Amino acid sequence: MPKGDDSLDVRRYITLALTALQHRGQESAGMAVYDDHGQVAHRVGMGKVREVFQDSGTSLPETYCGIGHVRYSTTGSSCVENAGPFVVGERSGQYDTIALAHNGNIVNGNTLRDLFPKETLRSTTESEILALMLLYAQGKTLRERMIETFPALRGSYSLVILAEGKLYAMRDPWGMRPLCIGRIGNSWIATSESCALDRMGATYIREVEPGEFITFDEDGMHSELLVKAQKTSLCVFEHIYFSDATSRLNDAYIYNVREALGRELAREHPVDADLVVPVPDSSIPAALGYANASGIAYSQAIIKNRYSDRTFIKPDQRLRQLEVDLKFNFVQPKVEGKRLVIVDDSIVRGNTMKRLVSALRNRGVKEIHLRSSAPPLRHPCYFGIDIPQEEELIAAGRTVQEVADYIGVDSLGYVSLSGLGRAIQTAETPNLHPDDKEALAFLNKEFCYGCMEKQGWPFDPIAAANHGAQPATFFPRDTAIKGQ
Ligand SMILES: O=P(O)(O)OC[C@H]1O[C@H](OP(=O)(O)OP(=O)(O)O)[C@H](O)[C@@H]1O
Ligand SMILES: NC(=O)CC[C@H](N)C(=O)O
Ligand code: SF4
Ligand SMILES: [Mg+2]
Repeated sequence: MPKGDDSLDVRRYITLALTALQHRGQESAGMAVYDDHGQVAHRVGMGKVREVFQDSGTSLPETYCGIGHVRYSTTGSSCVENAGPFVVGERSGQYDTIALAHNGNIVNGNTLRDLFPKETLRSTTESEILALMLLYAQGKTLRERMIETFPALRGSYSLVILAEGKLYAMRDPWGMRPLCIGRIGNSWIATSESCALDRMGATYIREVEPGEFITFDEDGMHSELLVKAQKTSLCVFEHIYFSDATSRLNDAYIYNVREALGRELAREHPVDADLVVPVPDSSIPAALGYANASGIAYSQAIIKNRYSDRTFIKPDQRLRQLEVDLKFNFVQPKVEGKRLVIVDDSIVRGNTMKRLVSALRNRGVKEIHLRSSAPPLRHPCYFGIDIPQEEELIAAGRTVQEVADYIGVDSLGYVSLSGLGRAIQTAETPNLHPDDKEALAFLNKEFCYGCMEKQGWPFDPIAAANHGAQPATFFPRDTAIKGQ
């Protein structure tokens, strides 16, 4: 989302950035830009960035500033009406148009939905509700409207917004979803992950702080800390699985964290075996870490079909299972008669493991020792990752041995919570040697890990779901509805 440099074709840069972020959402892609007159033009479509923006966005007007979004649905179904960015207020006249791209999940979205008459809503996402709240809040500037809006919000939101001819970025008070800033020439960029900056040839500057509100205009970047929660709660699953291995979060590179997780796993759950094998893609650095620490040879005995998608972020169970079936192939001599340590970053519904274990058994594997670089996932996520209700979670209500028996492996080991904390802490500061207590305290101070242990949530999401807002704060209802 560059701004301020005429030599850049912003539309092409946004397309590049969205391609780099494709692993965060595969369902739809969209872009919104200012045209010559300061009006917002936008286009969204179902599918991958390559499919939606075959023309690199050049059917949209040339522009100095724009935003883009790839969607992984966590609220509302996977359909074009729910594709971001959301543009609201185009027809209002008395309100500025707002275009908003949202990563996260507003826990009380359904309660806030009641602020708006059904017929005024075009989608079933809370991202649209958020855009409408900003549109109708009473303040004159977007900054004032944000100050009125955010106290009503419970949940995760990393936002980029077009309004008043400017670009804005904001991160929720807990910093649950990532958002960082970069520069290219005289232009500024705010993006979910630094891998998008790399793809654009931009320089990483820093993270947007939790609760920070940033304005980018012709005078540059202006930052303001609007709010700060008692503690930070960055989603630890970003480190484990969600983010790209080349990205950095604060001072830690994701790749290094995953490698350190593999070393922790080797220390906590050693085993005699012939080969260490990753479940591609996301667990590759962890498997390398395990192999290096254990001295067992590393092998890519399981090969991912290069055209297959991420399976976990597919919107329904049938699609997830179909994709797993298409995803893997095997190098027979590396499997047959071998004792394998299979490393995956996480075991959620068990779709991947159930299919993989039976495929490996069919190919004559001797022993399967499964190692997970996430601790057992026993609770749902309400904050933007589709970790479902407990009934669907393979580790919920089962002991580790019961999970091992259920999946059909010879042994199973999960990294501990303290091992997880230590892996991140030592990737950030390599000369630290935190003990278990210090590593747990670090995890608890900096991260959300609520899907692993309920006390890891920043607040109780079930209670927060009912948190409401004063309708009067957001709009004089009659005017707003007429306007829209
Ligand atoms: O237990 P499950 O419900 O199957 O979910 C966990 C699996 O899904 C993810 O991989 P995914 O295929 O999404 O992407 P990847 O190629 O980046 O590893 C994750 O890395 C695990 O392999
Ligand atoms: N992955 C996301 O950030 C999803 C945003 C929003 N909750 C949606 O479902 O569209
Ligand atoms: S509950 Fe788990 S997946 Fe959800 S935000 Fe917290 S750590 Fe991330
Ligand atoms: Mg995987």
